[in-house]
Amino acid sequence: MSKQFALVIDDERDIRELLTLTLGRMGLVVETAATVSDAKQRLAGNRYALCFTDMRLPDGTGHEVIELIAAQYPDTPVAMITAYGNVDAAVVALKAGAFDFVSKPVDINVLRRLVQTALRLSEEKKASVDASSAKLIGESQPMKELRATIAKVARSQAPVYVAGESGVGKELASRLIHELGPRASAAFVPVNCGAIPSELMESEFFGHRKGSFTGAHADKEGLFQAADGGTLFLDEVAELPLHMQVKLLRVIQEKAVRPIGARAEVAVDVRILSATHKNLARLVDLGSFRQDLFYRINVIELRVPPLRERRDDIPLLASRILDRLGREADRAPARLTPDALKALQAYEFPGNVRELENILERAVALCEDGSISAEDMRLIARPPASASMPEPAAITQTPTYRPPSPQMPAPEAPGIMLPDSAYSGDLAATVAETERAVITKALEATRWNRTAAAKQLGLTLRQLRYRLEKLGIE
Ligand SMILES: Nc1ncnc2c1ncn2[C@@H]1O[C@H](COP(=O)(O)OP(=O)(O)OP(=O)(O)O)[C@@H](O)[C@H]1O
Repeated sequence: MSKQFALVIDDERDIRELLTLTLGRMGLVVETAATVSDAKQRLAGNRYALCFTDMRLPDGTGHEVIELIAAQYPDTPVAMITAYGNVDAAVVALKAGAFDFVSKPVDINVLRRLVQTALRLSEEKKASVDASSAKLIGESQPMKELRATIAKVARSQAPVYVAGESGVGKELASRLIHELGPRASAAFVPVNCGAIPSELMESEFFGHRKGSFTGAHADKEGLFQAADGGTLFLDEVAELPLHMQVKLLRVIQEKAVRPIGARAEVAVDVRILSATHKNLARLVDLGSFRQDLFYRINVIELRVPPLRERRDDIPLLASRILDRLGREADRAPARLTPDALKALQAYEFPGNVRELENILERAVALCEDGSISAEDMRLIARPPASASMPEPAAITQTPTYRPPSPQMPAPEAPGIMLPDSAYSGDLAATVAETERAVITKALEATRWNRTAAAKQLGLTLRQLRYRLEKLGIE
């Protein structure tokens, strides 16, 4: 195999020597530069599998180097060496196009992992979105742009925050980011932050040692360890309680977790992707989401547009969904009549693609001879989108790299009414009874369309499903 070169740009000799030694042991041929102008010369004369740059250099900044590499040598991953605990610098570097960052004093294990990931990235051919596009269906302009952005962000290690309404494909987009990146061979671990009881969260995320609390019968690995080398997808991240937000921030910054009851921290190498249908910036203003964590997870923001903004995708999506339903039932796929397709194309889809899936699943069961009519779909008439669902004000029409400034509408408070029954004295039972009454009412009002009921309740479908299961509602 041909030699792989690394470039270390730092004016501190100790750091240059440490990195030269460590990278040399990993089989890399290391060249060094002490200034921006040295670095420019080196970059012009050689092709590097990986670069490290310090933040402050005698004749310029590390950001200049990152920007230069991003513009002229985009296949070369560059990592920023930052001062310990300097979150801002790390975030700025990632935004400028750095692949990752390493804090001083340099932890050799963290460095080794970073190098391994970077080399996998270098060796990989250009991420082929076309090969994977079947998973994120849609040929509309917004979808094409979304896929192109995904291919781009897949090559970075920066945290990505995926914004968009419920059922729009945020998890699917996140999976694609994972699959097209250098972590594809490791795990993609999705976690619904809204579905983990608050008291179990720490143990779920970081694991625990046997005997560390009542019920800890054996050592347990946390989600971070399960995602080691891969990606942790924090779905419904807005649901994280404040105490977990503090802990999470620390783990992201330190790249290490301490399982409950353990003495030492365990290094973890995890890329964080997160999503919520809520307006996270608004929650920061309201004080229920920490600004520092918001800033840290929202380095790159990706917006998945709602289905009503890409109606051209509806026929293709519907056809693929019907094909899948046919395969699953071992029958020829059902088809839409022209009227049915027209009705779908005029529909608002508050529950987006997931709602389309639900509508078609129900229609397949109701239709005759495999032909779906407009009536079979039982679409619920709604007021126009502008009345029921205000458009996100400052969100651009197309998905793109953007600084963190989402201005989505505030989460609507569901119109909850307490049941008539008096408070029985058992708080848990009363809460469950109230929940059951409210959910049942919403389900009845939407003719048991769970997507629409979830929307009405201000829940995601997953959160609703979790509650239905918990309350034993069928
Ligand atoms: N572009 C698409 N092509 C094919 N299937 C899609 C697309 N977008 C969404 N889906 C499907 O729609 C369903 C919902 O997608 P997903 O779970 O990714 O949405 P989400 O935005 O994460 O939802 P939530 O906000 O409820 O967590 C899934 O079954 C997914 O496979």
